[in-house]
Amino acid sequence: MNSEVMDIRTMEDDETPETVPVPQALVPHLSETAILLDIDGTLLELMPTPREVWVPPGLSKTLNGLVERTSGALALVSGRSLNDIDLIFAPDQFPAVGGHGAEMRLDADAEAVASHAPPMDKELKRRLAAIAKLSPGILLEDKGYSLALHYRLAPHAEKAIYAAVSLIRADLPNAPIEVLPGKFVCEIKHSGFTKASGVRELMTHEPFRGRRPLFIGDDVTDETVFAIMPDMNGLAFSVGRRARGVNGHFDSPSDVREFLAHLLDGDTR
Ligand SMILES: O=P(O)(O)OC[C@H]1O[C@H](O[C@H]2O[C@H](CO)[C@@H](O)[C@H](O)[C@H]2O)[C@H](O)[C@@H](O)[C@@H]1O
Ligand SMILES: [Mg+2]
Repeated sequence: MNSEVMDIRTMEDDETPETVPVPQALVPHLSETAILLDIDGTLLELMPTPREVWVPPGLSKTLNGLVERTSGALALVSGRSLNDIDLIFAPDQFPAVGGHGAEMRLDADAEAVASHAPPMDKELKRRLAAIAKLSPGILLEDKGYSLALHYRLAPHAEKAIYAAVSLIRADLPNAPIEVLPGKFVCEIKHSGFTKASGVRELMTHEPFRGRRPLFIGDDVTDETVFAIMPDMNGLAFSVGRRARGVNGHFDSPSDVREFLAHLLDGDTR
């Protein structure tokens, strides 16, 4: 084991954080582990707009190494669409749960998409999209099955956006939709799926089935996955803040990347 393994703080005590050498607990078990990783704010630094994210040097090598060492049991678990995920990580294509559980792909074969949510009702999407006109700087992200209103460049518009979404929802009390708040983003999605439902489904398929999941995420939507990790004897880590029910947390995406590189370096099997 590498003696310089990275320490992360546990959630036990806010005031006097205990440090734990994470690889000591995990490295010997990569052959039994499924590595599940959120993207924005976890693997990659947050940027002013969704298109500006970039994959830092070395991450592709680390992820591909972990794919090999886990016999393929590494997946990205993201709010982004599968299409977007592939553009960001091109030419790599990893197994992935996309759109907060709306889509799932088990392997790099594009034909192997195991599930896909139905498209959002056109009229509903049209009404929601019109909210972007409330202020310059509000960006629309259309994922087909859901719509995200980004206001990182127009933070003053937050209340107006949520109020407008509420009015539309009040007109459609029976529509199977829900509002998912994220980091400077308000996403309106089908209520029938979550990141947790996607991860549960993923974990029933080879090569994930029977492995111990290790999930790292940073946002509200990731809390659904933190909550189900104990059911699978899994491990949960948050990024940037202490989240409820996690085993530990990282300060930043660069710490996560360093941890993953150490996992690979330290694995001897
Ligand atoms: O589940 P994730 O992989 O973390 O994806 C969550 C959302 O990430 C993207 O938006 C966020 O990141 C952008 C780039 O850093 C940032 O500009 C934006 O403010 C963030 O909300 C993505 O655009 C969304 O579709 C994802 O749901
Ligand atoms: Mg995230």
